[in-house]
Amino acid sequence: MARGHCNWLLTPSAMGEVDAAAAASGIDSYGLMEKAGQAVAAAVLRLFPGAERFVVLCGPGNNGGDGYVAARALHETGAPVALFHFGDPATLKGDAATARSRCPIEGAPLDTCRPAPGDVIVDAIFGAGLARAVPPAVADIVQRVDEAGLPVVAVDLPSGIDGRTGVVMGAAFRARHTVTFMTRKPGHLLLPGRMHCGSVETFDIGIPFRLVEAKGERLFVNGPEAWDAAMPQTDAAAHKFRRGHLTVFSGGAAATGAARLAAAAGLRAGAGVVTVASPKEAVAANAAHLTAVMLKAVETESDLADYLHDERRSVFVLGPGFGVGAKARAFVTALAAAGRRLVLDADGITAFAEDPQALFSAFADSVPRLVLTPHEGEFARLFPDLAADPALSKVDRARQAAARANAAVIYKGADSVIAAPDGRALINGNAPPSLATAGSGDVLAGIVGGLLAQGVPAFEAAAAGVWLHGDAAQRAGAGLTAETLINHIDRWH
Ligand SMILES: NC(=O)C1=CN([C@@H]2O[C@H](COP(=O)(O)OP(=O)(O)OC[C@H]3O[C@@H](n4cnc5c(N)ncnc54)[C@H](O)[C@@H]3O)[C@@H](O)[C@H]2O)[C@@H](O)CC1
Ligand SMILES: [K+]
Repeated sequence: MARGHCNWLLTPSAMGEVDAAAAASGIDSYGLMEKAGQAVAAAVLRLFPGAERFVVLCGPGNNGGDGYVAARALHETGAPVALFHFGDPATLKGDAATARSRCPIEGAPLDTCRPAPGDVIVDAIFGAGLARAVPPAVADIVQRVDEAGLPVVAVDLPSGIDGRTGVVMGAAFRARHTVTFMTRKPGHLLLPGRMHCGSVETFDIGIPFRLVEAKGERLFVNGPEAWDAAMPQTDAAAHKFRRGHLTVFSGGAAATGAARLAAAAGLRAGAGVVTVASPKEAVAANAAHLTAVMLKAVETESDLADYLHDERRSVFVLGPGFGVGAKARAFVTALAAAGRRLVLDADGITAFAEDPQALFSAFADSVPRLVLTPHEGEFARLFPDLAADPALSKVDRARQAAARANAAVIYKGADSVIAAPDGRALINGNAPPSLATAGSGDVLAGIVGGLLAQGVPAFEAAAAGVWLHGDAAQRAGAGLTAETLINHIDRWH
């Protein structure tokens, strides 16, 4: 794999187009299948040298073709191999038919397969071409292999996982390892697909990368390649206001902690100045806990108008602990009208559930300066039609939401998707499960605010924020709390 390409993602249909383009350019398509199957055999032997039997399950398309190559390659090493086919192998076409004709092992129908202890399963039933829920015979073998607890190595994708959406189509193998080709597919990262893949290996079968790039869909795994160039450069002499001013709105006296978490995270992420803007009744509670972060009473819309007279107060986080209601809507509208940049999180999102269009209109007419950070429930409040459409993947949903809101959208979860109004999208993969803890979302909103304050554009700030959040969580370890998470946020560069 060429350097810098390992974060590329292609949907199965785009990969199919790449395949076709490779064949059209004169590349021998059977040669690609041969390399794919050989790579699978090599992975299986490397991971399970002590297997008593390799059980190769072959489907009716080219995924099955890879399986026939792998079965032959395993057999040629002298290993015991059993082969089972789904569908009538006599109806195989093209490269898959060639692969079968070169495989010396007599296969048997899938429903006669009886997995036994010591078996290692090679799953080559369906890959990129899975088009609907798996048939009963496949659901049945998935269940039997699962119950027997046997290790599975999946070819391209675990059969039953939709490579575009990550959705389980009826039933799907839980692989220990998956060997895919050229690039990963969204279903390797999106849940629940990711949980079915085990470790994922991307093998270069020799398609020139320019053909992959030509079919690229502006979809990548989130990582520094996606946003490094937009990040602030460290300059020890930089005046603190040049590193930007972030303001985080606090909730009332009983709900101040969330804003302080966001503020502290924004400071760690490199904002020059951070202020908590607090209702009067909560000033004392906030004052008791803030040191490096400044504090200012901002109670009413008129207070906010006064506060906005200082143009340096350019970036805001509104939502954590703020409360859902007319005040949130009025503040957001005022910030939008004043040309400010905003991370809208939690209660700030829910406040617009009755009239999302009011939010979208307020930020419609500019370079994106809104970052929305919905989890699944909040996403459904702002974008009910997108959330309810079963044909859309999480990437599709985030992209359409970003375009509608003219915002960078962080559609949160263990598989957070970050999308821009212009169609760029990233799937995040570095968040450990420990990150699902109280206050974690407040910290994320603060990091993104801190990056916006330093002049990072909305999409890059959102993407870098999600990645730095996951990175901090990895270093904070299993018992992390929102407070310890903040202490592990690294300034970039
Ligand atoms: N560049 C690449 O990525 C390459 C891909 N290859 C392999 O080719 C695969 C894609 O091949 P195909 O497009 O033939 O797709 P698949 O082999 O994944 O499946 C397609 C076949 O399954 C049938 N099918 C789909 N869903 C079904 C369901 N629910 N129940 C019953 N039948 C169903 C279809 O009618 C078709 O016959 C990849 O996953 C990969 O393993 C390799 O051969 C090498 C080159
Ligand atoms: K498969």
